[in-house]
Amino acid sequence: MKAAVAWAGLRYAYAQGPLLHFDDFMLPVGQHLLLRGGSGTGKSTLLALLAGLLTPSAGSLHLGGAGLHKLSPRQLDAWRGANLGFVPQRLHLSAALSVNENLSLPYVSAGLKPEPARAAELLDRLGLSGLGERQPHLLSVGQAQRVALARALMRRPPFLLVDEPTASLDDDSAAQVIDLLLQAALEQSATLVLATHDGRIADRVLAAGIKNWRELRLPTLALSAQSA
Ligand SMILES: Nc1ncnc2c1ncn2[C@@H]1O[C@H](COP(=O)(O)OP(=O)(O)OP(=O)(O)O)[C@@H](O)[C@H]1O
Repeated sequence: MKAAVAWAGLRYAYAQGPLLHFDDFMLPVGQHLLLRGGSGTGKSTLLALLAGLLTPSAGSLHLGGAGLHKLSPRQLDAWRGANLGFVPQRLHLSAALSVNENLSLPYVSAGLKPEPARAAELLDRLGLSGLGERQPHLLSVGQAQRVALARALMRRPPFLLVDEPTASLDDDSAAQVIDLLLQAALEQSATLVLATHDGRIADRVLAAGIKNWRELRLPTLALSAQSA
């Protein structure tokens, strides 16, 4: 079976923190992953490894055909730009740029021509029409979260990694965000990896009748894993 995402022997040691072990895992092409687990179990760390933002201390990590553990920083940058939409838990919108300028960044940083029509479409679908000229500091937390999601979707990446996408959202906005993620994944044939402890996400995913989801629950850290 072809893997969309797979890791083996994967470990990450924080310099001043725990050594995290991740049990071997394989997500077949065509499936999505709901990454669950209590606070501190390593969901954000695993997403950062999958995004190539952290380098594994040991083990292998594949997304599609790419072995991320083998890529140089420059190769990783190029791979990320072409393949990944990543929405981290702490958002990184550029404060000096408007919403529209933030949405054109994935193109500009890759030397491509921006697609304002795509930006307008995504803002509309996320209930943010009319906010394109705003600076991020004039947005609510929930609005900024949706802008970060729109930015991740701009270039229709084949992999979408999203960390707690609904943490600051009310029920209606959370439903809107989850539905957009599901639609985008379907339209783009993208693999979705969602890390969350928000039960609303699992409920919505199930309510949407999506069968091709795998759930991975990270175990609470064992005491032996606490030393680096
Ligand atoms: N920069 C860091 N330095 C040292 N330890 C860290 C660092 N970041 C995270 N940790 C530790 O690594 C473990 C996993 O953290 P991580 O943020 O991946 O968990 P999480 O499951 O995403 O938690 P949450 O749901 O609260 O966001 C925790 O024990 C945390 O304290």
